[in-house]
Amino acid sequence: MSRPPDLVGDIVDGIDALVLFSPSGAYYERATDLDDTDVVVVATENAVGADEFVELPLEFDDIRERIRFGVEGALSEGVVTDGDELGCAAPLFGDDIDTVTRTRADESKQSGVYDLFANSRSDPSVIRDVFEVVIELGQKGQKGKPVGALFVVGDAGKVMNKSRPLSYNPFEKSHVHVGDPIVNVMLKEFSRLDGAFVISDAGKIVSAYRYLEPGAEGTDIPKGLGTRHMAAGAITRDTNAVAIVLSESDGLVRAFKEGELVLELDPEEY
Ligand SMILES: Nc1ncnc2c1ncn2[C@@H]1O[C@H](COP(=O)(O)OP(=O)(O)OP(=O)(O)O)[C@@H](O)[C@H]1O
Ligand SMILES: [Mn+2]
Repeated sequence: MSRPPDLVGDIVDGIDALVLFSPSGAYYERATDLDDTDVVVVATENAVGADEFVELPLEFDDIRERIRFGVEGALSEGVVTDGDELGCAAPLFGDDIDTVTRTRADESKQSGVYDLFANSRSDPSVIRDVFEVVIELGQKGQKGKPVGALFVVGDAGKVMNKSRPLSYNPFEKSHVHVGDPIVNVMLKEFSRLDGAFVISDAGKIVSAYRYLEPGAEGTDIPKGLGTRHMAAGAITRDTNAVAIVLSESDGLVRAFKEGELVLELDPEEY
């Protein structure tokens, strides 16, 4: 059997830690037999019982997003250190690990995507459930037509104080939660009309059709985005909510926290 050329082996030469994305048990076992290399597992669940584990709240079908999330998670959880050289091994084309890349854990280059899930007021599963609705809405649109939507998640009392109703609130007396399949159908139906959905820390749908009136001062959103995105960014500066937005014009999903754009993804890749 021939050995891989040094040129390829150089990719992981001298790394401080090996970050495995959704490894099989056998793969993980072999990795932990390596001397001098820390092994970190990143996956939706810790099926291999890894000591150093970072939970993925979403599959992140875009591999760059997935690796970014894993590395930021590993840094935030203190399982790797700023400046560490990391070898990342992940499945790209199939279910088994087939791709190796190298990156450096860099505190100063964090996008904030891990922080969005792990350190928001609301439960990570609530944020994940909202992403799922928004991604599905982005894929299918409303009766095949592109649709926009804005979800403000967490710190709902304060968000309600900084907004006003555009229409009657269909969720006024209901106690329904995002993630419930029937509620997700309702959310998609109501997204035809203007305004934002407000969701509590625990995932309760507090209101639809809210017009947000945050102070936009100091909100720095990328050029070319309009009032929906401006309102989304600004409300997360004024409150401890996060905002998840589907753009009607470019079809992308964006998330804002503390006034900053922290994640941008294309629903078609999911
Ligand atoms: N302050 C606000 N609060 C809630 N919803 C808003 C607010 N401002 C705008 N919207 C919603 O965003 C919709 C689109 O507005 P606009 O085109 O300016 O935003 P945008 O950022 O360009 O979004 P898109 O990319 O979807 O076009 C409006 O029709 C309205 O439903
Ligand atoms: Mn627009």
